[in-house]
Amino acid sequence: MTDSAVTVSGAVKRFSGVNALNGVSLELQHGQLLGLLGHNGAGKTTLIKLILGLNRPDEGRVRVLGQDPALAANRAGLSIGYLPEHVSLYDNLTGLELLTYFARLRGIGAQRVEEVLEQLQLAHAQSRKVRTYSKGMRQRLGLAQAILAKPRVLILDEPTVGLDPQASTMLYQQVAGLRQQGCAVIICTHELTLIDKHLDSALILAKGRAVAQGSIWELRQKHRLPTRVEVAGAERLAGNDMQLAALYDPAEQAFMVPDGMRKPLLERLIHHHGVFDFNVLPPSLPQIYHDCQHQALAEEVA
Ligand SMILES: Nc1ncnc2c1ncn2[C@@H]1O[C@H](COP(=O)(O)OP(=O)(O)OP(=O)(O)O)[C@@H](O)[C@H]1O
Repeated sequence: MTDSAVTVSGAVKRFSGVNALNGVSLELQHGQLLGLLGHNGAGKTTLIKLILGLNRPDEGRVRVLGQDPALAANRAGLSIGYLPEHVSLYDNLTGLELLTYFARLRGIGAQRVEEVLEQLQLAHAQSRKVRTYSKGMRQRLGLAQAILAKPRVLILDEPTVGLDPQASTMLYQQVAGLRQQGCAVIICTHELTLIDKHLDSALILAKGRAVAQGSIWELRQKHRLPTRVEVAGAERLAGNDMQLAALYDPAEQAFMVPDGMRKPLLERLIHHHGVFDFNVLPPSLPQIYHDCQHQALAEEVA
């Protein structure tokens, strides 16, 4: 028995010669958000299917809430919600009819359907046919069916594709609310700038291998990418100061500061130039992601 919501240890999955997953491990605690990232064909969906119990690993072990999700005896009792990338909804039903249908399949009462419609701000449209829903409303309805049974593990596959910024923000707000109730969430996405500030940890896959794993802080430590420091008149300052010039990147029009040089740079700006107004931008998730993919490619070529 484990306390983690999801544990995957050394999962290997092959499909007729393709190594879709090659020894991937992860551990996700209750209430935490894992970003599952990787290029097309990296193995994300394969990993999701193992966690959902739709496939079994050829090697390794998967546990969800302490149970093997692929065992039929466990599947029904396991509290996993899933929003697939291409959610197919019955367009001719109303939102209320659709959720009621899913609720009945799972033995869930009408009150919970009402509650979820309210929670996802769909109550006003519950009597409209789903085919009249906007993309954002359809996605909220998809999320509604995924959380109907109050899952303890929720998996969302590309939940923000096609959503406007406001709708994406709302989706992450909903996810935050679920996490506060202890729900562990896995979000598979290519929209790195959106998930950046929400995730507790990221798992970056490339060709079936985990090429990076950990919190943003841990990934920053490991990848040692430069911090960007933006200052008004940076070029002029660098032109008058050899020490600053060494850190100035004309292509970026900013100081690109390696690990350990941030403090000396800021001190120099403050004490020698009286500059107090600067923007310090540590490496972002997209930068870390691209660095991982480059490294993986370089290792393959080598
Ligand atoms: N049922 C299958 N039969 C054969 N090959 C498969 C099968 N499922 C996945 N694969 C292969 O395994 C690899 C990983 O696929 P997977 O769908 O997990 O990638 P992904 O990261 O989800 O990609 P995407 O971002 O495009 O959805 C790919 O090379 C894919 O072609």
